[in-house]
Amino acid sequence: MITTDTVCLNSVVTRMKVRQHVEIPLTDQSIKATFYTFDGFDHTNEHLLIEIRNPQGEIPSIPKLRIHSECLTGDVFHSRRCDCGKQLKEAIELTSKEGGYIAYLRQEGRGIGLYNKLDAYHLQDNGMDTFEANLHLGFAEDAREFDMVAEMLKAININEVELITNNPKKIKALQNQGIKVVKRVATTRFETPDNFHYLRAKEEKENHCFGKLPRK
Ligand SMILES: Nc1nc2c(ncn2[C@@H]2O[C@H](COP(=O)(O)OP(=O)(O)OP(=O)(O)O)[C@@H](O)[C@H]2O)c(=O)[nH]1
Ligand SMILES: [Zn+2]
Repeated sequence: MITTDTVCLNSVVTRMKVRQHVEIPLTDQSIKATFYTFDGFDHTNEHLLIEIRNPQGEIPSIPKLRIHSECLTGDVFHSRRCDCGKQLKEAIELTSKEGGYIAYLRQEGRGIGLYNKLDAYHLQDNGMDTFEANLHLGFAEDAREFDMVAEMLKAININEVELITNNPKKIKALQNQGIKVVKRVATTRFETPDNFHYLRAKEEKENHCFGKLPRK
């Protein structure tokens, strides 16, 4: 059984509560992760910082960081409509080799929630792209925030990272909040016939840097 500890790490950010949980073995017994959960932000969602040590049991002075927004359909049920599940697996594998963190943000569906994401999928099945569908539903194209990641990192004394992403907004958000992004590490573009249009929209509208996709 997983028990939870309630060690209060520090009070660098006073409006935020930080709790460190006991170590939890992930999919492979050799990968052990320490879960920090954070609440007390302006919104009610509880965000996670998952610390994954390298085989030597260390976190390097400049750790890898993946900022991953929740995707129930992709992360848990391995949906082929997006690339989230595979990117999460890749991030766990990379951090377990080199040592680092996954910031797992509870902002499902790019911040609009699961119910609305499913509505957006319906609109996409009828011809809109992922961003047009959000706008049609009355939301921003991308309703996520990333500033809290900087606060979470500072709370455990991390000020420099190598960021695993293709999304330039994440780099800017961290840098604007005083976290130095020493290097960007690309995430793999896990293309399937079902996510081709989704990936293309990310590249064309949000400048995700994974090179030009072939036209269908
Ligand atoms: N609203 C909406 N959200 C989606 C859709 N498909 C995936 N998502 C959500 O998008 C988020 C992942 O964002 P992405 O745009 O795929 O990638 P990213 O995190 O910005 O960029 P990378 O760091 O390069 O992976 C998760 O919260 C998913 O639940 C969609 O069609 N509509
Ligand atoms: Zn997804």
